[in-house]
Amino acid sequence: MAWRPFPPALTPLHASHPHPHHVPDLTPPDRGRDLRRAAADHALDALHLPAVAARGLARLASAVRRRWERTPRDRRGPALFAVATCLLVLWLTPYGPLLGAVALAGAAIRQGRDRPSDTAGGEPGEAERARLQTLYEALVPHLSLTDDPRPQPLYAHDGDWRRAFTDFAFTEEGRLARLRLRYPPHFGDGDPEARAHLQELLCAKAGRGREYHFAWEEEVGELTLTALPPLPAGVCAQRFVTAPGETVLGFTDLHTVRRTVPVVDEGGERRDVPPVVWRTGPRSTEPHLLALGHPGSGTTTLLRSIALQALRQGEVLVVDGGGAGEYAFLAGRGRVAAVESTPAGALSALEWVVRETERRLLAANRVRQTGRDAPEDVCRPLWVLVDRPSVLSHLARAEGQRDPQDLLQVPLRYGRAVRVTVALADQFEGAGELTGAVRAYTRARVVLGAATPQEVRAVLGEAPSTTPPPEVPPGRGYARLGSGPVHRLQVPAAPDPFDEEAAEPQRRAVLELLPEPVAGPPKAPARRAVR
Ligand SMILES: Nc1ncnc2c1ncn2[C@@H]1O[C@H](COP(=O)(O)OP(=O)(O)OP(=O)(O)O)[C@@H](O)[C@H]1O
Repeated sequence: MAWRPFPPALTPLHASHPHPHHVPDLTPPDRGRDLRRAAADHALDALHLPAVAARGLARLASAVRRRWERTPRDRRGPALFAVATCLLVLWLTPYGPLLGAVALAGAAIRQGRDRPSDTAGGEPGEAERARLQTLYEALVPHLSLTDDPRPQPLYAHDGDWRRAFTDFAFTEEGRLARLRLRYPPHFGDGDPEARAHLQELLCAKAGRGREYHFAWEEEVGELTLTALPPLPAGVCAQRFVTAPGETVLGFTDLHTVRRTVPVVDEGGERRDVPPVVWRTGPRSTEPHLLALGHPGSGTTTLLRSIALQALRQGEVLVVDGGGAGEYAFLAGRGRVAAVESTPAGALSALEWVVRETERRLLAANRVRQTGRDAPEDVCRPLWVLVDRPSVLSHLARAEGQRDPQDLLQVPLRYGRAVRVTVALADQFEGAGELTGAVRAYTRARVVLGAATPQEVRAVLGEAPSTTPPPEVPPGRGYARLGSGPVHRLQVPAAPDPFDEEAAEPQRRAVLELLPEPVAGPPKAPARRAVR
């Protein structure tokens, strides 16, 4: 698509110099006019440097702002302190302020010069202008009115993208990294379908194969698209640095959480990654969790990862409705209360959980009346992990037994106060079998795998503000804690250590996290089909 020239108001200052190949003027010379032109040229030359410096300062300021926004909140204090120390040292050094001012002016002039590929939202190069123009023209049919009464609508076939796009940035490779655009008041930004349609169009034009975040600002009628880097992958189960009562569900975007945790990735490299941390216990507002996904999306792995972290804090009881022995490696280990996979076993294990929750409640109540501290067996966390409860319910019905999910009501309703936490995982197809108590009391939610935005919204209560990944690796999805934001999520790898098809270092990493066996090592189950 042809690039349209700058409108006169935005023509760069230096473009007003006479063209070197202009047609010679044969009319008699007008001395006064020549003098005026020379004076104007000199004035423009004199203004050029300050203009470049001002542009550079603006670019530096916006780079600092972006850096600040990307800095995790827990690092902002130390960063501010370091900057303030540097400024103080500069101030106390002889000629320091002068040298600082000269360095700043130099940096501003360097930044302010026109660059072929601008990544700071200033003057774009020709390729970038062409991309922006293409994007603008693609938006025109969706954001323009056929008989727009306004003399200069924001979006029109002969319109100018500079009025519509208020900020943009490109990557080193020339791909769009960020775009902030204004949309006209008649656009229905409250209509999810209209939003989704516009987002889809922008994704297609900004380049497929990446994920994008969309931020709608209805008050000012602006939309910001940001290309997201891939989530941290290649992190295996390990001892995460967390406080008591905190569980790392997975990793997310740096700008959406307040902290990072140090991890060692598969290559043995140490790095800091932003975690989605789920807090449980008496103060938690989302003390129980439900994860849903399509088959093979990684919900069992998520429960295993939770179990490995929970074992550091307290006792774990597993009810495996899948029945494929994917938790058998936990059997016989210290602090593992039970691993059950039959309906009868599930019923007796969950009956024990009900009695244990009630015992703890009564004990905690008595202790509160006497004013003493609760004993260890009342405040030690107990984790109840239930995989595929829908299968258990189905089997129990078939055998004419009580639905094991009914027994979850007590720990779900009253467990929080006595540190009894329930985490469930199931497939979307089984979601209809989940009881009202499970739906009502699991306020920490996870969706894994290639779920549609409708499926994500049905589970999390809100659609993600990011587009789906082009390819969904196992353990990729979204998490929402209570009424908080929807986070992109990558669950750490935590394979079944008895699964011979899993990578050896990952299996070893899981085994290293297990407590010592209490009565001899558990026997590996017979080789089972890998699902
Ligand atoms: N976070 C992850 N990182 C790496 N690999 C993963 C991750 N999650 C799952 N996988 C791999 O994907 C495969 C399926 O995982 P998992 O058994 O957890 O899925 P699922 O949702 O429970 O499916 P199903 O219900 O069919 O068992 C396994 O081979 C597992 O190792």
